[in-house]
Amino acid sequence: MYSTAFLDIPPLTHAQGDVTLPGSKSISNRVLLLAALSSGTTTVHDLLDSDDTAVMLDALATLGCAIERTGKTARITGLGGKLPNPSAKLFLGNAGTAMRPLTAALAVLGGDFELGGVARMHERPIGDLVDALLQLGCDVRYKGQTGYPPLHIGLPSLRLDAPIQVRGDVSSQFLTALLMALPLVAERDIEIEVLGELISRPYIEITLKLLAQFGVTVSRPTGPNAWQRFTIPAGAKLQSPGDVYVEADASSASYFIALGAISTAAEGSNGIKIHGVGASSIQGDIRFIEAASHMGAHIESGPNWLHISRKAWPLKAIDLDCNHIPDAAMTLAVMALYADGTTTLRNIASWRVKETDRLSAMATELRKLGATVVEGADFIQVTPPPTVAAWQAASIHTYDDHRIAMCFSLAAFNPARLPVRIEDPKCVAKTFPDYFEALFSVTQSAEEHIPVICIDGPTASGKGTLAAVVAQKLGYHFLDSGSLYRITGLAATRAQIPLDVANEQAIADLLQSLPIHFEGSHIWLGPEDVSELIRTEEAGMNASRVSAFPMVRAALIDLQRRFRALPGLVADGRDMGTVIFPVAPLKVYLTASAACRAERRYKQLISKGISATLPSLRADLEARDARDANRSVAPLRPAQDAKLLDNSELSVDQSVEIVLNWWQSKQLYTSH
Ligand SMILES: Nc1ncnc2c1ncn2[C@@H]1O[C@H](COP(=O)(O)OP(=O)(O)O)[C@@H](O)[C@H]1O
Ligand SMILES: Nc1ccn([C@@H]2O[C@H](COP(=O)(O)OP(=O)(O)O)[C@@H](O)[C@H]2O)c(=O)n1
Repeated sequence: MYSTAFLDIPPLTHAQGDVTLPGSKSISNRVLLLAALSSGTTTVHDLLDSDDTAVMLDALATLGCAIERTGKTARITGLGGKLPNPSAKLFLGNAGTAMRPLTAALAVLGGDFELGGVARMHERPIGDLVDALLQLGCDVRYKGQTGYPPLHIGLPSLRLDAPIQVRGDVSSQFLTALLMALPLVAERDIEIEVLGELISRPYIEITLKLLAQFGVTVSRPTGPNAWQRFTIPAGAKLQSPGDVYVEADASSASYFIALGAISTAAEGSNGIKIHGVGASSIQGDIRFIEAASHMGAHIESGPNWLHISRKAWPLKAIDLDCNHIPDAAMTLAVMALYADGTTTLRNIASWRVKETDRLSAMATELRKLGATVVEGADFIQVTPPPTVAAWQAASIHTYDDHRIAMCFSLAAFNPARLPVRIEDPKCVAKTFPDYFEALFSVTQSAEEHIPVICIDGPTASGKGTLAAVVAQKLGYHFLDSGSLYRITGLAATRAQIPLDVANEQAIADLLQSLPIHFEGSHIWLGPEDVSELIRTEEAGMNASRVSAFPMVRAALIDLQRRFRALPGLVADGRDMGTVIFPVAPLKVYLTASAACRAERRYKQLISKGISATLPSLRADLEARDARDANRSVAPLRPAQDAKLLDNSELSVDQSVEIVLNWWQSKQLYTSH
C-alpha cells in the first residue's frame, strides 16, 4: 500500500496481463457459514483473507466444524445441520457478517451459546433480528444492554406456523441471517414477511443466489411484493455444491475493465485478464460490463474471469441511467475522458451522500484535467478536453474516498502524456489496499517518462540515507548501486579470485550468474541474506577496488537500469547521473567535508558494534575518494546538470526537505 502524501503516476502508454482481485467480504462469510451448515464437503476457493473472515473461521471451528486451510482455499466438512458442540462461547470481533447469521443459525438449532465481540460490536444493534427469532420461539437473551450483543442463546421451542416478521428498512443483514438459518428447520413452508421498504436489495440477491448454489430455492411473489415476502419451502436442505468460488468485488473490477478498454498492449498477448469475477457474477455492479462494452470494450468471460481489450477507439460517448451501478459508474465518468463526444450519466443522486459528495467531487477533479463538466442535481455530463494540448497535469484531491483515487488513476492514459498526481493514495485501503501495486503490475510507461532522481557523491556523505527517505516519501523504488559493487567484491573474494586487474574478466564473468535479489532493505545472494555482511569497511574497500574495473562496471549497467520501474526510482551511487541515468530529471551531488564524513561513518560503525578508529576511517575514506575520482571509467564527479548539496551543516531531515523541494519545483500540477 502507498502511505505517501501523494502518488505521482507517470503517463501510462500500455497495459496487458493478469490481475487477481481480492475476494468479496460479504460473499466469503456467507459461503463459509453455508458450507459449515450444509451436508457434504465444500472447497471454498479465493477466500478473502481479512479480520472478519478469520473470526468466522474460528467460530465455525469452535462449533466443531473441520476446516483445512491452504492459502486462499478452505476445505470445510459440513455439519449437516447438527452441532457436535452445542455449547460454546464465541468471540466475533467486529464482524457483523459473522454476528448476525451465526446468531440466527445457533438460535434455531439451539444449545448453550454466548456470542460477543469487541466493544464496538456491543454498540451495533441486533434487536430487529432478536425480535424475529423470539417470534419463532427461539431462546435469545441480552447479556448486557437490550437490543445489542453480547447474547445468550438457549434451547428453542419453535413455532413455524405464522409468518415471521422482520424489519427490512434498517439493515438487510437481518433478513439475510434468517434466510440462511431457516432451511435448517424447514419441516414445513416457512414464510418471512419484511416490514418496511427493503433496503440494499442487491445484497439479498447475493444471499438468494448463494442459497440456490447450496440447494435451497427461496420463493417470492411476483410483482410489487417481490421483496416483501420470502418462503423457504418445506423439506429445504442445505447441500454442499462441492466447489465454490468466492467472487472478487465487482466494483473493484471496474477499474481494470476500463483499463482494458482504454489501453493497448505493448507486446504479446492483448488485453487485461481479471481473475476472480465473471460476467455471470451474483453482484449487481457486474452490470458495469454492459456500459463498458457500449463504450467500446471488447469483453469475454468465463466462470470466474473476464478478459477485456480495446475495440472502439476513441470510446463512444454514452447516455446512461446508472442507478443500478452507482459505484462503478464513477469509472465511466473517467472513461468519458476518452470518448468521442459528451457522456451523460443519469440518476446518480446517491453519489451526493456517499464517502463524500461524489457528484461535486468528480466534476471538480475532471475539470482539473481539462474536461468540460456539467453537474446536475442527479446527473453528470462529461466532455473530454477538446485537443491534446487542452489536457492538464492535475493533482487529484481524493476526499478520503477510495473510489475517487482508483478511478482517476486511469487519467494517466491521457494522450498528452502528462502525469497524474493522486493525493492521499492510502484511502484505497477501504476496499483494495494494493490497488496501485496491481495497477503498476499490468501497466507500462515509456521509459523516459518514469522519473529517476539520482543522488551521487563520495562515501559517507549520506547518499544512502537521503535516497532511502526520498524514495519512501514519494513511493518510489530505491537503488543502492553501491551494494552491487559490494556484493561483487564479496562474491569474488569467496570464489578466491584476487581483486586485481589481471582478474577483471573473471570477476565480470562471475556477475553473469550471480543470483542477486532485493527485498525491501534486504539483499540476498542466492539463499543467503548478505545485507549486514556487505556493510563492513572491508567490504566497502573491496567494492571500491572492483568498481574500478571497466568490465565489472559494464556488466552491471543493465541490472541497474532495470530498477527504473513504475512509479519511479531514487538511485544512489557515484555515476547514477553521469552514466546510468544521464537524462534523469533531477540529479543531486551530495558532499560533506572529509572530517564530517569520517565522523559519521565512525558513529555508524560503532552503533552497529563494529570497532573502528577515526584516523584509520578518515585515511580509508580519502583513499576511496581518490580511487573513485581518478579511475578511468565513470570517475566520481558531479553531472553537469547536477545540483550540489553540501550537508556538512545539515540534518538528514533538512537535506530531505531540500531535495523534495527541488523535486516539487519540477512538477507542474494543476490543483484547482
Ligand atoms: N545530513 C546528515 N547529517 C548527519 N548525519 C548524516 C546525514 N546524512 C547521513 N548521515 C549519517 O551518516 C552515516 C552515513 O550515511 P550513509 O547514508 O550510509 O552514506 P553513504 O550512502 O553516502 O555512504 C549514516 O549513519 C547516516 O545516518
Ligand atoms: N554507482 C556506484 C556505487 C558505488 N561504487 C563503488 O562502490 C563502493 C561502495 O559503494 P557504497 O555506496 O556502498 O559505499 P559508501 O558510499 O556507502 O561508502 C564505493 O566506494 C564506490 O567505489 C561505484 O563505483 N559506483
